[in-house]
Amino acid sequence: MAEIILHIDQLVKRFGGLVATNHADLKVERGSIHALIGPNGAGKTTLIHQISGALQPDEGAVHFMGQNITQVPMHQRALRGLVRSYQITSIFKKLSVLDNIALSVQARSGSSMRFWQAARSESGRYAEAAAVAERIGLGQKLHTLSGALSHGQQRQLELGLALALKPQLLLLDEPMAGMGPDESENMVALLQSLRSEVTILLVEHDMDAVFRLADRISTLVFGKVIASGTAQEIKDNPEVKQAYLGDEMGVDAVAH
Ligand SMILES: Nc1ncnc2c1ncn2[C@@H]1O[C@H](COP(=O)(O)OP(=O)(O)OP(=O)(O)O)[C@@H](O)[C@H]1O
Repeated sequence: MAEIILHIDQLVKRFGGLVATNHADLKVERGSIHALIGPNGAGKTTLIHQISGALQPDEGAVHFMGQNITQVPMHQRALRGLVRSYQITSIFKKLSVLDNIALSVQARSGSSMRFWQAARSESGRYAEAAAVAERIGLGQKLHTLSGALSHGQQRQLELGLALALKPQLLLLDEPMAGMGPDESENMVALLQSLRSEVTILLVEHDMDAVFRLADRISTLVFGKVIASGTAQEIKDNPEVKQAYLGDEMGVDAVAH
């Protein structure tokens, strides 16, 4: 069995009387694309927040690469390689694509503090940023102002900002949101191309994209993971079907 890079162990998060995360268990294997699905309000975002460190759980533990990181603050999780896309830097619209990515490279290396190395590190940083831009399909847009990019390209850039942090595990919350069919197709291809480099935990409502991308899918219902398995296992699972009945995002809609 592959290494478990992320282990969510009996996590509980309450908002007043509402149990948004209810003894959730989840294991993500290194090298996989793992999707987290569930009906609206199931608690997907709340769970992602607890994994990234934006929210503290009331009970349970988050283990990352064999270490209990439940008390580790968000920025330190990112430095350890657990990166939520868009968590550290959001796009600076008035800066170029290259400058945006270079800032993210700098955030990882902390080179702003090492000003005596500035001249040398600057060229390295920009070379690395250009390589990331190429990687995300924006190699022809290095000097374009980020605000002038299309919506889909801005989402690609957001992904680039996360990749520049050299993550081991990338958390993506609805990367296809607001995209047209062509842009979604590009993003699916981009995520496919990343599978050999980084483990991905993905929350996504676009079931077609989920079924095409995910090696494993976990289904969250009322804050609890009710099933984990391959796309086919999830499509065939009666509890999952039941949970989606009446939901317009129903797995049945794409299962046939
Ligand atoms: N800060 C908060 N305070 C109170 N209740 C919250 C808070 N954040 C989320 N909730 C509630 O927790 C539940 C889970 O919400 P969450 O946003 O995690 O679900 P989700 O699965 O991501 O939903 P969606 O698919 O619609 O984005 C919902 O009932 C929501 O109203």
